[in-house]
Amino acid sequence: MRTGIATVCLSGTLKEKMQACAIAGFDGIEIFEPDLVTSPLPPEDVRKMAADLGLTLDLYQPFRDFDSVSGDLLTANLRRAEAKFKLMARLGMDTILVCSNVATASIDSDDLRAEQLGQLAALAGDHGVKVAYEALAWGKYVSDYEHAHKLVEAVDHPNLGTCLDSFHILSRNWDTAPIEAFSPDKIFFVQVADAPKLSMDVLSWSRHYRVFPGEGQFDLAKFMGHVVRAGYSGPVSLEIFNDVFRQSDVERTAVDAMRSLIWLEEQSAKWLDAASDAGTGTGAAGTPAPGRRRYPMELATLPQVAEPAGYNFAEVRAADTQGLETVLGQLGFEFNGRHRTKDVQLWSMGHARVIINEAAPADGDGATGDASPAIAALGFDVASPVIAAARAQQLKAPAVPRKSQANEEVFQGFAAPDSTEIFLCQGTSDGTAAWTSEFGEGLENPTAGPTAVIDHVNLAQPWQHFDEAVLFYTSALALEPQPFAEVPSPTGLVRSQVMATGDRAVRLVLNLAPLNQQRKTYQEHIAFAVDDLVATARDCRARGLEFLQIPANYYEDLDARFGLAPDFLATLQELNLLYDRDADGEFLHFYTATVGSVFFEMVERCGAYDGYGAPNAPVRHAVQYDHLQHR
Ligand SMILES: O=C(O)c1ccc(O)c(O)c1
Ligand SMILES: [Mg+2]
Repeated sequence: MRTGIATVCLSGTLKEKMQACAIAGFDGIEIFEPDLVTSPLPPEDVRKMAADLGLTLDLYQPFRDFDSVSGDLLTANLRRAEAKFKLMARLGMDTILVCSNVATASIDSDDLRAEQLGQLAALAGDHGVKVAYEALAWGKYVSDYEHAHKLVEAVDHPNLGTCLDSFHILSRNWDTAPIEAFSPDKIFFVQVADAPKLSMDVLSWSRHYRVFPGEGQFDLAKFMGHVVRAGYSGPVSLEIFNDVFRQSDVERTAVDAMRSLIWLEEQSAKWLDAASDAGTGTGAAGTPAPGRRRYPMELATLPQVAEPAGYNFAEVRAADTQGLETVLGQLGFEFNGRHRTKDVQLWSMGHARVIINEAAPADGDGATGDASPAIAALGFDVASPVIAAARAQQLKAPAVPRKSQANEEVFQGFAAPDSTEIFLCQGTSDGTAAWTSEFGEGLENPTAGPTAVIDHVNLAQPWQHFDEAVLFYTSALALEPQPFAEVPSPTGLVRSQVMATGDRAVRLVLNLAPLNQQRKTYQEHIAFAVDDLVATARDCRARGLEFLQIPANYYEDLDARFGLAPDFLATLQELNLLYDRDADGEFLHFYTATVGSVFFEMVERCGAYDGYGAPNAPVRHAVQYDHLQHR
């Protein structure tokens, strides 16, 4: 698959954008006209720079408001087009995107449109230019890609074809199957964009909320499957208008973009395989099984991984470990000793393992950038750490070296977008971990919570890396994004995105947290699941644990909502427990006070309850905020 990206996706000057695209590994780019117009570089220099960087210049865009106009305007539009065709010759470009008229269309006639597009195609032919006509979802008369393609067919000129843009098609819920019937010679260009499903006018949605494939909710694998089956083999190019990407670090965004295409390529091949297995297609892409037909567009595959089987460990880093040690002990964790060569401690409760890393973080490392306790790493049980690491590497995840001595288990690791280190561990069927023997005297039999596990981990995401993180965990770790929620807090709405495995053995919650202005830290937490939360809470209290104090108003509201038995309600209040219930079951949980930027949660899931006590989250945020104010 030939990869491309429009310069409008990125921040910086045209030169910076082009360099970042080359570094990220793109084959080619679309030049967004304002990027050229505002550039000090003469077109000839842009052409040379692209050649030097190994980038093809695939599409000049956009040419607006051409069709459906009166005669005077048509003359002016053809003159404007010819100027652009001449410019493209200097750039060494041969394809221009013409989008359906939004602003100046005044005559709604397909015959007239075909006539005018025919004149444009003839002029383009004289200049050796191909015109790719794209239906904007908000085009005045042409807003449907099939309509645009009918016009292209009616004109029937070798210099006029269709540009398919997944956003304009999927935002309007148009069926993508008819693409398969398009002649591949008439598909001149393909743009891909994902988006969250929002209800707003489609222009605002398109101009501000597009995201890279895998970061939104469109079925892009199906869209691409139909494109591939049509026989298209040109560039698949990202065109993402997004307010955040346009102001983020250009090289980093370009890598995020590239990852999205690598992932989409794989997903498209999988869609084709599944569709052909289901008998709805004629073959598969990528490396086809014997006898299966190849398509003109070859789709590369990635090392295949199943979703992780569970958390192997969570690692918290702190220069001063005292506070952490105290809380873990009070929660019922056992200290299992120090590592024989590294400055780390192991604490465990049942199968929940927490490593305390005594190495102070490098300046600017981690979510906090300071030496107070912070979640530094997560270990996941995977079937094959090597295969999973190879996949992550091919998805451009930065590898993190982990020093180890002979006879020690080597973890393959890579850095998540928020710089949390992700380690791939060899899982065992009984939930134990071989590496624990590298600590102290080895594991004593835990007395507390023998069945405890890590239930979920909640990581605060810097706002500019949130979408990137969703794609990262989706593509590299095979977690599935769940519908996101928004939780009110005193410092703003907290966007909360659960990433989980199908069996919920791994639940990772990404919070787009407003930065606390006073303490300049994000709060993150690790939650442990136990069988009997009330008994656990009593034990923790007996050991002196400082609970997050829940206001009495909360319990009054709880009673109003659920009509709980008075004894039970009194127990909840006495122990600062939070409660939730839905059609699937019940949820009890409590939080500890915060140490550095980390706190802990204990949960009990009853029945098939699958949530996180979301209705209680605003209470937690408000109490934690209050605490910080008065600390
Ligand atoms: O928002 C726009 O105007 C616009 C322009 C060109 C495109 O290819 C597109 O998809 C949208
Ligand atoms: Mg487009």
